[in-house]
Amino acid sequence: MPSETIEADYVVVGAGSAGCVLASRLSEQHGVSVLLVEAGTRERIGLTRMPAALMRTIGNPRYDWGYRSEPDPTRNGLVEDWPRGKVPGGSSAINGMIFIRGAAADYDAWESLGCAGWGWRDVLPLFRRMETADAPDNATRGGMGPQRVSALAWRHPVSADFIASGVAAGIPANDDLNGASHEGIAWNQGSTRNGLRHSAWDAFIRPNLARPNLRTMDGVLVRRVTFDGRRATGLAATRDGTALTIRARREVILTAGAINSPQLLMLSGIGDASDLAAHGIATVADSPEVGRNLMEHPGLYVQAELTVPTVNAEAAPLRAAWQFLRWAAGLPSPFGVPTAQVLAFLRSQPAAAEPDLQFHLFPYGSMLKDGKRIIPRRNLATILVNVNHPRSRGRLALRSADPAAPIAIHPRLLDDEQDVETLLRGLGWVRRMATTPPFGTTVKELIGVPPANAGREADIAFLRSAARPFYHPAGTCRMGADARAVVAPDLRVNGVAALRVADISIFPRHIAGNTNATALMIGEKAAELITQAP
Ligand SMILES: Cc1cc2nc3c(=O)[nH]c(=O)nc-3n(C[C@H](O)[C@H](O)[C@H](O)COP(=O)(O)OP(=O)(O)OC[C@H]3O[C@@H](n4cnc5c(N)ncnc54)[C@H](O)[C@@H]3O)c2cc1C
Repeated sequence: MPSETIEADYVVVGAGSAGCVLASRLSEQHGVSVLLVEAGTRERIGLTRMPAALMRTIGNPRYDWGYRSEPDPTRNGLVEDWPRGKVPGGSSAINGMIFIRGAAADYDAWESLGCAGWGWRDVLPLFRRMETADAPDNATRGGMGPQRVSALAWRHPVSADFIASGVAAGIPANDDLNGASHEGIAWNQGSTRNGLRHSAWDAFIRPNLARPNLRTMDGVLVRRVTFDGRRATGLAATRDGTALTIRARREVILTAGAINSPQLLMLSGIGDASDLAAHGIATVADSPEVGRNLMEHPGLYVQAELTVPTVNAEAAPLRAAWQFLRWAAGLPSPFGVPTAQVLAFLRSQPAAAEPDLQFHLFPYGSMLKDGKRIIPRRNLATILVNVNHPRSRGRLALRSADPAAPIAIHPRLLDDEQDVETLLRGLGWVRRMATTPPFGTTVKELIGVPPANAGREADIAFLRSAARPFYHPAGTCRMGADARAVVAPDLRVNGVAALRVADISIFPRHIAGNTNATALMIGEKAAELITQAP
């Protein structure tokens, strides 16, 4: 195999949400060189820019790693897809574009778990620095950052009804869930710009491609980190049949995401020593929690059939063509907005210490037909409800020492009875929303949901067959100050030198919200930690 050697001061692995921010911020410094390597390829980016095109990119092997979970014994042995972006921009290039930071209390909880420097007062400036929001630049929102955060340019009446029903059912109205308070119900905001997806690549890398000290390489599969003793020296990788030796003069930073960063650590000899030995991998550092603590948001996607038109009506060929032309002309259109129109963070019962449930409303419903996702000609809306702070933990396990072989994902999504109880209350809230006017008066049927009087056992049986992950795997390289943590609060990998992990695998506890904004924040924080290191 031909080979090539490349060298840079900082080598960042994975051009996803966190990696794009990190590489961009590091290369703002003069006198340092930054190499950002990515497995996905650049010519794929085009389609990702149309928001509605996620119907064609999620699950498509040209854009998605296409992981499939192991059977989950906590959900009747269910097996499902776990999409992850494999394209410049990473998962931010195929995600639903919902932009939400999580609650202040989430980061204060990280701090109280030993992660000094990650409390809300520490991370709020980073959230402000990253964004230019359609909101006044003030103590909570930013007006100067690369990431555009847009208000919805196109709103459906069903979504307005859902907000009104939430307020009538007792959820506080909130003008800005990324503002002073994160509790309540509100219009969603999106990582979009003028009707186009604004991925982390679009926001942080594309405008800086001409920087002489920033090199980006796509189509590169990183196989492992290389070491001199316990000091990371670079990477072994392949690109188009060429073996690449990549040398990092200062540091290697893994930003390959919650599935791939722990896999890369294991392939590099950092993990549970006996698991590594079983695959013939020499241990560099025995770190048993690598791949453990897999956290996901367990939730329900409930489709409601309505008596009024939903976005599904816009999918009829002539309407769709009309809406496409509107989008192409830069006008408000369903083609140019995020998946969810409404978000809510609520307490499932008044005694809850913090909002423990999240609602999304999609003013449309889709289904799989012959393996393809379609928008059927029915008036469907989708109500999503999920547990914010799951107690259940899954794990990742190496199947093979081959970097191209996917790691085994064991979700155990409903392992903890408290998560089942919280989700049961979530189901109760779905039924409440579906009977509270004005949204409730339009609901003909909640498809597949047991009737309200079905009883607890029937509801639990429903949850165990219907609960799904919400595309937010995290925690597999847990950050903490304790000896078992995979990374320390400065993101350095314990047991080795010159290696950090900086993506959502570091979560010590899940957050109340979708995870893209937090991944971007982690990229900002990593840059701060690296550039300010003594
Ligand atoms: C279908 C879907 C919908 C979602 N919807 C939303 C939403 O609406 N709002 C929201 O806030 N969050 C959403 N999320 C979650 C959010 O997008 C992710 O949590 C976030 O993007 C993760 O960022 P990251 O930096 O940790 O990893 P990623 O963005 O996944 O980046 C990892 C990158 O590393 C690359 N990589 C991995 N392994 C290698 C290797 N060996 N060699 C080279 N490169 C490698 C990958 O190709 C990828 O580009 C969604 C996620 C998905 C998958």
